[in-house]
Amino acid sequence: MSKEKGKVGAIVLAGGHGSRMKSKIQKQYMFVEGKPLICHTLDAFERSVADEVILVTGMAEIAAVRREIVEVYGFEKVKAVVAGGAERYHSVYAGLRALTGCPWVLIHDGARPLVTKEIINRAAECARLYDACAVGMPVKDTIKIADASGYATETPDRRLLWQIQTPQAFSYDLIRRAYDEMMADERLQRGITDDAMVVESRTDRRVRLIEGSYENLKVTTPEDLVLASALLKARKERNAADGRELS
Ligand SMILES: Nc1ccn([C@@H]2O[C@H](COP(=O)(O)OP(=O)(O)OP(=O)(O)O)[C@@H](O)[C@H]2O)c(=O)n1
Ligand SMILES: C[C@](O)(CO)[C@H](O)COP(=O)(O)O
Repeated sequence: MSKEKGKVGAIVLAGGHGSRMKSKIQKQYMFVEGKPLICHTLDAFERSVADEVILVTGMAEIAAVRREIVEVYGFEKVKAVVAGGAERYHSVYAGLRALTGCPWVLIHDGARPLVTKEIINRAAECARLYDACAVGMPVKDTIKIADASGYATETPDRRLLWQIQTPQAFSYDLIRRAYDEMMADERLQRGITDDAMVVESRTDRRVRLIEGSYENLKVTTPEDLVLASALLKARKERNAADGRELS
């Protein structure tokens, strides 16, 4: 089969500690709209073009996640639950090493439960066209660069600024090569906050940006949980009124 038509793998990250959420239960396992937050995320991947999913969690949670998330909620596309690492990029790398036979890969924060199958499918399509793609939205606020003392030093042109989300989608060979190079040298890992940055810094490929949705927020701090619950509820009600399935 040609690479263009080959399988799409997804790495869903749920290996973080959620320190900014300041809760006893890790945010990805907190109940939101009737089920653990991570289940909303996995639901979208089950309905999407992704052929298989590698779920990355903390080492200590692997058995419970297999039993209480994958089996109980019947996620058929989840092919493996693997242990992540200390930083997000360690977890992505664990996912990349576990994924085989997929020339295309989607990388997604489990903590973005409002992702839809449409966004996932568009990201995968974009990767097939451009090899590297990140979902985001144009920023709505004015952004300032500040110095260490808290004084504004610059106001970048807002028309050029995007807030970046996930999924981010890539040719497997490209992202794997970029990660292999970065993981071989700790100095190259400093300041890495997304996967597009790894491609930008380690290859000469450009990352194509496409619009996701302002709803596709990352649940990071307690107020995000309130917003995510309200948005998931509203979506459920909208879909029920339209007689549609969730997207
Ligand atoms: N070592 C890590 C760190 C993060 N993540 C995952 O990457 C996503 C984005 O990270 P973030 O929201 O910042 O999660 P946490 O690292 O859990 O949060 P915090 O930074 O507040 O501790 C989340 O789905 C998180 O579970 C991961 O798999 N492994
Ligand atoms: C990848 C990401 O979601 C893009 O916005 C984000 O950078 C991850 O954030 P983290 O807090 O550094 O894990």
